Amino acid sequence: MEEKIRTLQDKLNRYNYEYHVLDAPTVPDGEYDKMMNELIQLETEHPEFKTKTSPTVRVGGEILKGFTKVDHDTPMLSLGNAFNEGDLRAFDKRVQEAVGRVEYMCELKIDGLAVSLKYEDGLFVQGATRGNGTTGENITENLRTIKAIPLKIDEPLSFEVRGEAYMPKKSFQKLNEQRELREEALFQNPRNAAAGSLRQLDPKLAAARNLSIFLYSVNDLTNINAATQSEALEALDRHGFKTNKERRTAQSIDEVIEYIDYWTTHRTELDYDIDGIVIKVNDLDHQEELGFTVKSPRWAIAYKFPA
Ligand SMILES: COc1nc2nc(N)nc(N)c2nc1C
Repeated sequence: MEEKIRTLQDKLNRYNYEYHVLDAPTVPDGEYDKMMNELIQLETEHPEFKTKTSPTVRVGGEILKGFTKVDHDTPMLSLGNAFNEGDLRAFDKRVQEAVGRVEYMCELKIDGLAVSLKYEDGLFVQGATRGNGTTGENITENLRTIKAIPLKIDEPLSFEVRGEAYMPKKSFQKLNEQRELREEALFQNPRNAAAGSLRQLDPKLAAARNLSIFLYSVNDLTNINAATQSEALEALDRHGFKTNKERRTAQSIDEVIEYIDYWTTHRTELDYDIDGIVIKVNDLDHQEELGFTVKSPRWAIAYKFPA
């Protein structure tokens, strides 16, 4: 019986990965639902085989009394902002003065909630909000319900990944339609809806909100041995994390500006909100050389779209 349950758990975790990370399901929803119901039934009959990495945790567990606090191993910093071409060229000038010509990595800035995910020996063990940058709230149980977050990864690695949890536009529209029918206050935008969903105490509610996530950094590069942000993101992909595919390297600030111009007009075609573009020096040694100000990396800047 244990074998049957373990096989179902692994299969359904795989199906979640294909559907929510690769956006390429290999089984029809009906078959997935049937297998999930079978697993829920079997785990109810044999609770000794229900583990923290079983896909049945995605439906959410007990209501929490409150959130405990989490001190981040390294501060979750904010990004310096750029609002126009002049700001971008000034950033490029500062970078070049310090480390010479560099390659940039351009990433969409998802309008969601910054979160940190900790893995120990390959298991998802803790998730937290950014909070004040030093201390956040432990929202592990809510994050466990996000199907794009792997509950266990392919190797027994221990590291922390950071990214942006968000609510797809379609889920936001559906949620507000439901709230309208129930004459409840509407969420102003997907960002507030995602933050609201993750910062309430009932994981079953979070599970019902169809949240997703894009990861953009990993803190223990020794496990990942990446030399650039590009390679770090490719390593995240390999380990089963969802990263944003619209990222592009740029050989000059002019190419960065072209990328920004493109997304300024095309962002409405995305099925999630973005509030800007994050530009990073791609080479990690250059990032090291540039370092940080008291609150932001010197090797990155966030171009913000006009509100
Ligand atoms: C290196 O620090 C960061 N990198 C980021 N990257 C993306 N794509 N989006 C963000 N919001 C973001 N935020 C921070 C603080």
